[in-house]
Amino acid sequence: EEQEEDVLRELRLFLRNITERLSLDRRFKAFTKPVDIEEVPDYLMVIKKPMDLSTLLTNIDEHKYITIGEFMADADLIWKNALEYNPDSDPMDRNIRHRACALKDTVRAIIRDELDEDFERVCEEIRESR
Ligand SMILES: CC(=O)c1nc(NC(=O)[C@H]2CNCCN2)sc1-c1cc(O)cc(O)c1
Repeated sequence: EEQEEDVLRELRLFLRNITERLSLDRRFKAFTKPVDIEEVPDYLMVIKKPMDLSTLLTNIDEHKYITIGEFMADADLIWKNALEYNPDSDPMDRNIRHRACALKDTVRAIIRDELDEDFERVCEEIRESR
């Protein structure tokens, strides 16, 4: 009902705010757009579920996420994919891995500091009711 739509609208605003703040952070530039297959032609052979910050925003606008947990699962794909695709001692690999770990920690710190657990519980009740 209307109250549920109010809650989900507030969730989308919260998720857009997080995603836009991450997109502005220069450390995460490599994660802002889908990986360019011309640049890394073997990427889709290694990474089965690509994800990036612009795709997160599109998903939010398409009402894909009803809980924080669903958003986190896709946000986690970004840094997990980067660790998987960059396992070597190559300086480029190490650089991307550092940024991936920074992304992981930054998302978790924002959620811990800024998400009200009662709000998340209401979102999970809406998810269970559908
Ligand atoms: C996002 C990501 O995981 C990524 N990984 C890369 N790794 C490499 O190039 C390593 C792989 N091992 C051998 C030495 N090269 S480049 C790259 C990337 C960075 C961008 O700014 C845009 C983009 O589309 C992709």
